[in-house]
Amino acid sequence: MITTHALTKRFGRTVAVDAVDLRVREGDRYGFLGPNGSGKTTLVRMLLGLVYASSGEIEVLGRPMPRRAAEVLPQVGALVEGPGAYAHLSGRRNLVLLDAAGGGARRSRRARIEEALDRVGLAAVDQRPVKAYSLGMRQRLGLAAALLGRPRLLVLDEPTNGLDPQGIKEIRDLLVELNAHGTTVFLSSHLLAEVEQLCTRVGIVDRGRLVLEDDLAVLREPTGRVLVATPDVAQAAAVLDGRLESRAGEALVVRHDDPAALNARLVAAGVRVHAIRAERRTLEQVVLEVTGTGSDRFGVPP
Ligand SMILES: Nc1ncnc2c1ncn2[C@@H]1O[C@H](COP(=O)(O)OP(=O)(O)OP(=O)(O)O)[C@@H](O)[C@H]1O
Repeated sequence: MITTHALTKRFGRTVAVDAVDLRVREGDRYGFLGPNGSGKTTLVRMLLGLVYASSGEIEVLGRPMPRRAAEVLPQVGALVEGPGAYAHLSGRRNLVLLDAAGGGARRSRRARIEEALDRVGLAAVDQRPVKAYSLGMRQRLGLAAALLGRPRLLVLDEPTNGLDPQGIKEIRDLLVELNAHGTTVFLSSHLLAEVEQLCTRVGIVDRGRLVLEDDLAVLREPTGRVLVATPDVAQAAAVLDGRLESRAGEALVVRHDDPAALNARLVAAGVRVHAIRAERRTLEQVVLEVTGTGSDRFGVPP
């Protein structure tokens, strides 16, 4: 759906995007994750033909961008940095103008607009002008605009900016639902938790470079260690016979890849097991490993 090769953008001496090879497949919910200033917005703008690359190649929906933008963009819904809207007009009126500009069939326009407003939770919105909207409402309106053409691909730059936790959850549910019906979702975010909860694939960008790209399921595969909680620590250590990696109070870390078998062995030896599970890395740990810097550079959700 999206492929880039050695994609680079320089602003004077600043290399905002540095030789990025991106691969977004059909059906992905792809999280492009990086701290503020790491080049996410610049990359998203290049994908959409809003900014020219300094060098490198881009394909969106199998076609080179920006050369084939006229064919590609009608199939892409985009929400980039602060949705633009005419502030003195209502949300509906804005969508009418956008839909007309996008060449949507006139007869079905009203239905299309009501469906888009409904999807983003703005169905009950009245005639108030957009300038009276909260930031969250504007963000939803931007998303409704992105959905008007029933796109195959959604490209969203920080789509939950300005939304409260309930609003964030609604947008997440909506994106999962659209994805289940075949829409590929590419979103940029500086929020670890947002990407971890929503995405199936993640690209981590640090100072313009893509430092890791993989499926979340792969990144979160069991580490080969099992976490055990037991009050019978000494007894457990004897049974575990050199496999005990560390302990803190009643929490043990054991080198083992089968929690069920380990549990059976401990219980058979009379060790009480209060909890047991395979260890998996969190996305935060993955980010720490590949960026080598504190995850405090990444935002935490409100
Ligand atoms: N038009 C521009 N002129 C000069 N420098 C720019 C321009 N746009 C972006 N930059 C620089 O490029 C780098 C990447 O910026 P970009 O906005 O793409 O990052 P970002 O990850 O989207 O951050 P944020 O989430 O804060 O928007 C920054 O150092 C920024 O200052």
